[in-house]
Amino acid sequence: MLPEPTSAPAAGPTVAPEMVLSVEHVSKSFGDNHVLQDFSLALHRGENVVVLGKSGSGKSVLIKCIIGLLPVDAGTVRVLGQDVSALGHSELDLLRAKVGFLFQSNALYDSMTVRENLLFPLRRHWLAHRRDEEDELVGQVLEDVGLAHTADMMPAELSGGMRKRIALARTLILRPEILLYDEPTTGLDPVTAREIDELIREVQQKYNASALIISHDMNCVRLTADRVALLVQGRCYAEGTYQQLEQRDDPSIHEFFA
Ligand SMILES: Nc1ncnc2c1ncn2[C@@H]1O[C@H](COP(=O)(O)OP(=O)(O)OP(=O)(O)O)[C@@H](O)[C@H]1O
Repeated sequence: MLPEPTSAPAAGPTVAPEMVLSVEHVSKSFGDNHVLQDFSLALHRGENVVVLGKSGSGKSVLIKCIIGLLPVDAGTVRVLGQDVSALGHSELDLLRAKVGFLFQSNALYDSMTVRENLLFPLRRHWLAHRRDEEDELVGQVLEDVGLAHTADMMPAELSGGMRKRIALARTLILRPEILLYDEPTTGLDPVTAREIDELIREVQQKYNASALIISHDMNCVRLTADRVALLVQGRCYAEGTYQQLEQRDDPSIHEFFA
């Protein structure tokens, strides 16, 4: 007979979570406007990180540096192991296919049906599929965002929340490893905003995707973030879970949670 264990079994070797995106000591200025100053942040596989900052603090600039739309003045941005500033045009294009970007505006093509909008990224990246495969992909992403019946509708027939879902579906069709959300709940009523927050969580689980979310909607932060990074005066001023930061006495942190 085996002896009863007397203590908890020794823990196995801890495996560090895989980093999918890192911003390392990045600075970015426009003339005398020093927007990012030695800013650092890491995103791990399967994790949702919200960057919280006041209006004009540099959140959009940060996202643009991450996807290579703006060159950094100093520091390094690594996405899926690649140094973004070292990539040429076509390599950057390939990398962007693995990084879904949900714009604040949703940017749907009004003259195309939902189905055509969803197929656009496949065509843009020259990913050819048979008609039945396309139907399956479209059906799958529409189901994932809870809008299975909308393939033949025009964007003008959709509500703001539905447009946001379709924009997300269009990003998901490429099965991105990382999602970048730019103010995903801005302009939505509180109920619809909450549905989008829940959808962000569902996508995280279903696609095992990592997400960097920029927001100043505290409900969105609370509902979607595994970790929050505070962008203050160009730096990552503080990091932690929503609850950890909420309990800090520091006035610069507290003002976000007041
Ligand atoms: N291309 C540019 N040229 C010059 N200045 C810029 C440029 N892009 C952004 N800025 C400046 O960088 C600063 C940060 O802007 P950014 O749009 O990143 O703020 P934000 O945190 O996203 O704000 P909001 O929450 O209001 O969208 C602002 O002072 C803005 O004027």
